[in-house]
Amino acid sequence: MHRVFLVGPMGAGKTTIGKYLARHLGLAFADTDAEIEHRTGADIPWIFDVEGEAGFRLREAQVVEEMTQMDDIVLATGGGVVIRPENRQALGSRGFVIYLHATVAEQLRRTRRDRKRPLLQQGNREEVLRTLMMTRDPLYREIADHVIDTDGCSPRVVAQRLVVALNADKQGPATLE
Ligand SMILES: Nc1ncnc2c1ncn2[C@@H]1O[C@H](COP(=O)(O)OP(=O)(O)O)[C@@H](O)[C@H]1O
Ligand SMILES: O=C(O)C1=C[C@@H](OP(=O)(O)O)[C@@H](O)[C@H](O)C1
Ligand SMILES: [Mg+2]
Repeated sequence: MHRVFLVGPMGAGKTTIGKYLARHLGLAFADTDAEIEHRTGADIPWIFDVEGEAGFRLREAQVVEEMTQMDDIVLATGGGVVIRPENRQALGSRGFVIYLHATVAEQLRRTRRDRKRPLLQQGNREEVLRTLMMTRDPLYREIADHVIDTDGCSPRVVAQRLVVALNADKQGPATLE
């Protein structure tokens, strides 16, 4: 049984790299944000507008509780998934957690034209990303089995390096089996 969970900040490439990684590993791919949208029948900006961030986090926790129990899957999460202790507990104890890291400068470049991430639609985006990174980076590291820097690497290269790291890491195959 294989479970790989991708965590990290907005623009780290969790959704993009997750698809490549799943294909390389021959696993299914899922994304908590896509699942939340599917279940709600509305997109994330709508959920934030109508229910606030609190409503979104409640939906996210429900999806995490269920999806971290699925087998043979690469699961991409949203950047704020680590805020809730119960999410960290579920992710950290049920699968192999990869922290996809990107610097704030790189996150800014990759999310420049984005209109779908409510937290980046107001105020100074760089300031928002910097503050989120400060509070969340220790939480990503707390549950990560492996950390990889994505700056300057294409999604395909990051995914290939992850496959190598998972195979080389003594913890990897054991945890993945
Ligand atoms: N390693 C990378 N190099 C360059 N661009 C990337 C990389 N990973 C993701 N991107 C781009 O950055 C944007 C955000 O990627 P996404 O996968 O949605 O990140 P996340 O799910 O972590 O927020 C997308 O436009 C994607 O094509
Ligand atoms: O960092 C966050 O709090 C969020 C990240 C987003 O996902 P990505 O990290 O995939 O962009 C999405 O879950 C929502 O907009 C909130
Ligand atoms: Mg994503």
